[in-house]
Amino acid sequence: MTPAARVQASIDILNEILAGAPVEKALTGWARRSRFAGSKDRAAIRDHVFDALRCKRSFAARGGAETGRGLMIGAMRSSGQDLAQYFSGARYAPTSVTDAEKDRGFQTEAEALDIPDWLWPEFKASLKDEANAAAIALQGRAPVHLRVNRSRADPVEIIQCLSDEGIVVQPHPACDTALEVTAGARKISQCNPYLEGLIELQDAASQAVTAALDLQPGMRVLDYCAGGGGKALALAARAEGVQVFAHDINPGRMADLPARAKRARAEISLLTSDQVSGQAPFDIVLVDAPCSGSGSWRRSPAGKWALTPKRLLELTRIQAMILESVAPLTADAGTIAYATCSMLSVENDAIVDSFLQEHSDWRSGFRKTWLVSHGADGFYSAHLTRTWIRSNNLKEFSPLIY
Ligand SMILES: C[S@@+](CC[C@H](N)C(=O)[O-])C[C@H]1O[C@@H](n2cnc3c(N)ncnc32)[C@H](O)[C@@H]1O
Repeated sequence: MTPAARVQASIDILNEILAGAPVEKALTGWARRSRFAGSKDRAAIRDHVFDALRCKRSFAARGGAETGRGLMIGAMRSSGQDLAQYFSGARYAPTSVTDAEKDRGFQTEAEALDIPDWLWPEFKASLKDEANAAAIALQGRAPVHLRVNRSRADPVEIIQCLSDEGIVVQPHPACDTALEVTAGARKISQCNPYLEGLIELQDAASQAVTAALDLQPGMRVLDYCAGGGGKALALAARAEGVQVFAHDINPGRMADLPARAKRARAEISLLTSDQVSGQAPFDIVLVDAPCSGSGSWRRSPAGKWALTPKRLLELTRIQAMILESVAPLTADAGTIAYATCSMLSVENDAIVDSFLQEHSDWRSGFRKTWLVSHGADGFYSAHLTRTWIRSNNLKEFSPLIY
């Protein structure tokens, strides 16, 4: 396909998405109908579509309309490309740009930064001096990060093995298991270290959330919102003699976890909601809570535009409710590690502070926000520890002496 034909294909796919089709469905549907397209065409079109979705507001302003065509005109103008080269009217290319398709400029700061107007005050209040940098980071592509399975591999050796297969990586400062891929990312799923379970695709900040936990042999650790199990696998790879359990309210989300654990040679026990309390207490309960995903909107840009004030409020209620339900599962002097892939205070410190206000027998220690403008996804984590231990009579409580 010519570069211009790829732009036309992106316009068609974006129109489907703007009409309500899920992003992946629109992309795979187009690929199925377009057998002539090669893998490079599909990758280039995917990049166009995701770039346009990340910058939907600003591209629409610069392209004169919130349509597939408007977004692609805005994309070309924003990156300083020669519009006539793509919008040429040649066979399979989009028709020439008309005088009506003007760059109308930005009306608000939020529009220029691709954040919904209603969210911008909350975003600024949460991120303060970093708000603009974080919004700009969310307009760009996410880096590709790998986690080295340190129970089986050494990062220095992995860097060499990957290099032998044409994949260039460098250590990431977020934690000692994290590598950033700088070339050859598309080869990862077929390379030997990946097939042998020595590396996993995982964002560096997501790795740092589990790396911040003080795991000791003999501990029982529950990943309560395990989803695909990325964090459960990272926990299992970190310390020998730690028993890792995984639970999700939607067990279907953990469907791939047994195969991933087998590949990593990790032992993870899957628990249904009915089984969790029977296995309690746990020394650490990791709550990687459902959230707005504001820290990972580069990867899932549709989420940025789908979020509403009502949904954000609903999410904060779910987060608070999940913290309530895991407190009784945690051992005396055990830890709840609350985490979100969000940078919004309402989903982070506000949830933790409100839990602490309601539960005088808990206190918080470690708290950290990873910002998307610092080279990984945006993340938050806080460790909550019970400060009272139950005596033999479960109704009596006695303070833990520090
Ligand atoms: C942010 S995702 C987890 C991602 C996962 N930890 C990872 O690293 O790949 C949140 C998960 O929480 C689950 N969830 C939502 N409400 C829940 C609840 N009340 N109890 C347990 N899990 C819940 C969702 O099904 C979803 O899989």
